[in-house]
Order: sequence, then structure tokens, then C-alpha cells
Amino acid sequence: MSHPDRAPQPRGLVLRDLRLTLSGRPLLAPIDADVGPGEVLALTGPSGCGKSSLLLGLAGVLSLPLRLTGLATLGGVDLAGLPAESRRLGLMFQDDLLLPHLDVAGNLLFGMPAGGTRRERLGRVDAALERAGLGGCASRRPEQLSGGQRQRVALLRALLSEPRALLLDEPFSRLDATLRASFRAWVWATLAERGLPALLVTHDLDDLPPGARRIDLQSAPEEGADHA
Ligand SMILES: Nc1ncnc2c1ncn2[C@@H]1O[C@H](COP(=O)(O)OP(=O)(O)OP(=O)(O)O)[C@@H](O)[C@H]1O
Repeated sequence: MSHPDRAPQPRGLVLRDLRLTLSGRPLLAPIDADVGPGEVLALTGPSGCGKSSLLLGLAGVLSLPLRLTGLATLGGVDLAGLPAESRRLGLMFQDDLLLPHLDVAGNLLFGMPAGGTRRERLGRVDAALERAGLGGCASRRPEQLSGGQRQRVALLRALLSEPRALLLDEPFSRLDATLRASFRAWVWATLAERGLPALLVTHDLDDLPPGARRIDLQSAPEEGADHA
């Protein structure tokens, strides 16, 4: 039954008063942001300020003494109310976390939701590998890949998992200049086409898609600094 007078749920990622603490001490100034479908919000800031921890907190896998508080909703649903495995976030961290005992195709199939025949699923894996310049790598083990190849496999795994948003931590850092430009253009086009919001941690402003907004994360002010 439809409710025409009910306000539509926001489809993107909404962050309100997010605060990151280390042993109770604030690391970052509070964060408020809206990331609409297909939009990329870049997060920049000095090394150690808390960029990766912020993404881990949103993914639900941050551990003490770090802690993330505040409100984060995706499609109107409070992420804090969902266990990590139900958040449907495509994650890609600096450590690619590929499973060493599975070949590349196995790593990609592992993250894909059930459905379709194995042949159809393998067809999607092959098409994605081809598009990422990794045709012919399907049966290689992660240890037989270069750093840049592993990075692309990890990003493909995130995309093939049919996420509702992507959290990307330095996703292009190991790619050479030529490959980097073409691969990231494909990634941004794919996100726009699928209407997926994304948070991108990067040190390189060239990684941002055209028109992307950026938050330069600021360290939290020292306690009592505003009373000086
Ligand atoms: N398990 C932990 N225990 C204690 N402190 C930690 C732990 N993990 C990270 N930290 C600290 O938390 C802070 C934030 O780390 P984080 O990795 O999120 O920073 P970052 O901005 O992503 O850094 P970089 O740009 O260098 O990757 C750092 O000061 C780091 O030393």
C-alpha cells in the first residue's frame, strides 16, 4: 500500500554530527555531510587524522580505543542499527584483504550476492576483469599479482558485491599514471550509472571526479581551546 503523503526517504548517505574519538579524546571536528546517489565526497586531511578510522566506523568494524558516534543513514536507514554484514557497503581499504587461498575469480565470486547461474556469474566476473585491464587474470592467485592489479581486483570485488554505497580508502594509489586515469574514469562512470554514493579518502586531488565536493578533515580543537 502506498502512502503518497509520506515524505520520501533520502536515497543517499547522510552524516550528522559524526565524531571520532580515541580513548575518549576527540580526533576530528564533528562531520555533517550529505552524499546523494552517484555523488562522490572526498575526505582529505593530514596523515593520522582519522580518515581510515572514519570509514571503518561507518562500515561497523572499528574497534576500541577508537569509537565513532553520531548519525549515519543510508537510504534513510540508520547504519548503527545494522550489523556490519547487513550494511551493504562496498569497502575498499588500503590493505586489499584479498583471500589468498582463492584465485581472482573466486575472490570476486565470493563477494557477489547469490542469484543467477554460475555461468552467468562467471560471465560478469570476466566482463569486469576485461574492463579493468585484467583479462586473463581470473585463475591467478592474489600472490601472483602486482600491487596495482590487486588493487583493481579489490575495487571490482566491492563493485560486484552490489553495494548501496562505496567507502574507498586510497583506491588508486598503486596504479601508474596512465592506468590510474582510465580506471578511475571507469569507476566514477560506474558509480554515476548505478546511482551509488561514495566516500573517497585520498591524498591526491587528481583522483577526484569532476565536480566532486571535498571535506578537508580538521583535527578536533584541543579541549578548552575556545575558552583561552
Ligand atoms: N588500534 C589502534 N589503537 C590505538 N590508536 C590507533 C589504532 N588504530 C589507529 N590509531 C590511531 O588513530 C589515529 C587515526 O588513524 P587513521 O588510520 O584513521 O588515520 P588516517 O587519517 O587514515 O591516516 P593515513 O592518512 O596515514 O592513512 C592515528 O593517530 C592512529 O595512530
